[in-house]
Amino acid sequence: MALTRFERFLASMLRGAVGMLFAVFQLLAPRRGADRSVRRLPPITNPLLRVPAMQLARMIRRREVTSVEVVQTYIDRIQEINPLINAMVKDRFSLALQEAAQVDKLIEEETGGEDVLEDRLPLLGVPFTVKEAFSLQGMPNSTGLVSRRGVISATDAPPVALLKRAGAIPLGVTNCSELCMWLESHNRLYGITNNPYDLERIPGGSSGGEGSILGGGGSVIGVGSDVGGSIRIPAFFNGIFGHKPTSGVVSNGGQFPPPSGQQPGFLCTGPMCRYAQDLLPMLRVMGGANADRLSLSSEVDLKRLRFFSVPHDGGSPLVSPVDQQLVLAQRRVVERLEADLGVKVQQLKIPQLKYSFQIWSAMMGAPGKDGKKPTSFAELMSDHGKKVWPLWEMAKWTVGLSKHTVAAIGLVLVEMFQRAQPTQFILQQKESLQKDLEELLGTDGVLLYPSHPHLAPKHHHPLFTPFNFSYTGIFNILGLPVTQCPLGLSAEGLPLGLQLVVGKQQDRLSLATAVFLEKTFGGWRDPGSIATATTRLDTSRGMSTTT
Ligand SMILES: CCCCCCCC/C=C\CCCCCCCC(N)=O
Repeated sequence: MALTRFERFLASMLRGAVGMLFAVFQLLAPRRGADRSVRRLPPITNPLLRVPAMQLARMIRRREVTSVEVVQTYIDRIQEINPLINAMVKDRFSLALQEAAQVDKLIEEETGGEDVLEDRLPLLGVPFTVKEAFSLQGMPNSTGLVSRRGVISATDAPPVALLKRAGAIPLGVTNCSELCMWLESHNRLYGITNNPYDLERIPGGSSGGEGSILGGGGSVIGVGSDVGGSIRIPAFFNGIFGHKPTSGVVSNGGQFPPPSGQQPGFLCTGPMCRYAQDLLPMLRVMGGANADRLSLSSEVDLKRLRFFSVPHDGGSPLVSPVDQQLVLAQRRVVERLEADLGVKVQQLKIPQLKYSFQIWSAMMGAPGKDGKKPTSFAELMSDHGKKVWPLWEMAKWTVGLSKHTVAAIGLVLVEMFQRAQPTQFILQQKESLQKDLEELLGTDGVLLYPSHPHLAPKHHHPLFTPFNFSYTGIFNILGLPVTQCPLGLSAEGLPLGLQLVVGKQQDRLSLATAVFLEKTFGGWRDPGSIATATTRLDTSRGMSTTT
């Protein structure tokens, strides 16, 4: 659907205003905390850090390596990189080492053989990380709110408990955006998290600590949640895999803030990991009995699937145009699917996608079936019942006295102008998009769609492009499963990627496609070993910095 004259005018006004605001903001904004003279992560040297989780579990069961060795290797890597990325906000290293020693003892004493252990404890001895917004017994659960400082989880969130029951060992919790509602993982409790591929850039949000620690090689599997892209955006910006499952399969229990209104249908908890082959077994564990609905054991024949490619949202004036490098990456995927699988990928335009942001925002604010409105952002932010006054808070922010981030204060302001009910027009767009996509995808369709219009932006940049997350958010409202898949690196050494969208309960199709694309495009890359054009130049002069 072509843009109207008014929309084109609106878009250019918005872009001009955004450019000016960004320049002013750069002068006021907090800087990244880490040593600014260090510009890249050290390369991975221990080969254990390059082994997928399920393979690590097999090696531990077969006593080819001990769980203590694996856990210690990850602890060493986290200690090496965390001062640069600020991704893990609280560790439990000594407990993890004790638990690993118990695992090694259990394996020593097991007489039933490897199969028994694999069946009962598929992730035995493998370390994992958890977004701080989830309860993990003994760990903080503040979701970046200063007023929740000191909240310590007494129990485990259900998906965390299931991973532990499968034998996995938590290493600690990772940073997120304030109240999990922004694209940057920044809050006044833990500070700002950096992207491992470029420390001046954002790791995404809200599960950005997970994205960054995984991308940096400090974790192999992790737990994230997503109500607008919070698994997929960090997975994209940090060059890893992430899966937003079919709604309702993985429990959303034990996370703060709890969803309200219609949000329980939109929020999804899911796996994030460096290797595509780990997504499916993680989902099987995290879904518990509900995972049976997904027929995850059924074989997927990629040659029999129908693939569709949608290059952009049709031109929403609120959203940036898709970066040319991402357009090309998607085209390369189409070429490889056609050449290697012999399928014909159909190019499509889906006009309703242009209203993605309006649909997401209207549905997130809509009352639930009981007629109750969702808990407001202002209420969630209130400090022990003390209301947040956004304009006063903004004034305090400019002089560094607010306990909140500018994004969270801005969201309270925006909320004040939100309608109580979605308009008929937006509801119609949502219904027709739902119907069209469900018919299109059926039980054998895979849709290729950009993950985000930009590559990982510089810190604070999303404040000036706040609607770009609607490329991911729309699929939360539609309840469709989506796998985020890395596709190599851009000219400046930043991760490229793509969303793979499938029909409800057809998660195995996007997971299998991700495994194929990992083989074809190389999957996750060690950010410490990337030589960009400028790095190579500098190295030839005896330097090794990336510019
Ligand atoms: C000061 C600038 C504030 C401008 C606010 C503009 C309104 C944009 C609305 C919502 C942004 C939400 C971003 C959601 C990111 C992912 C959320 C998630 N947990 O999945």
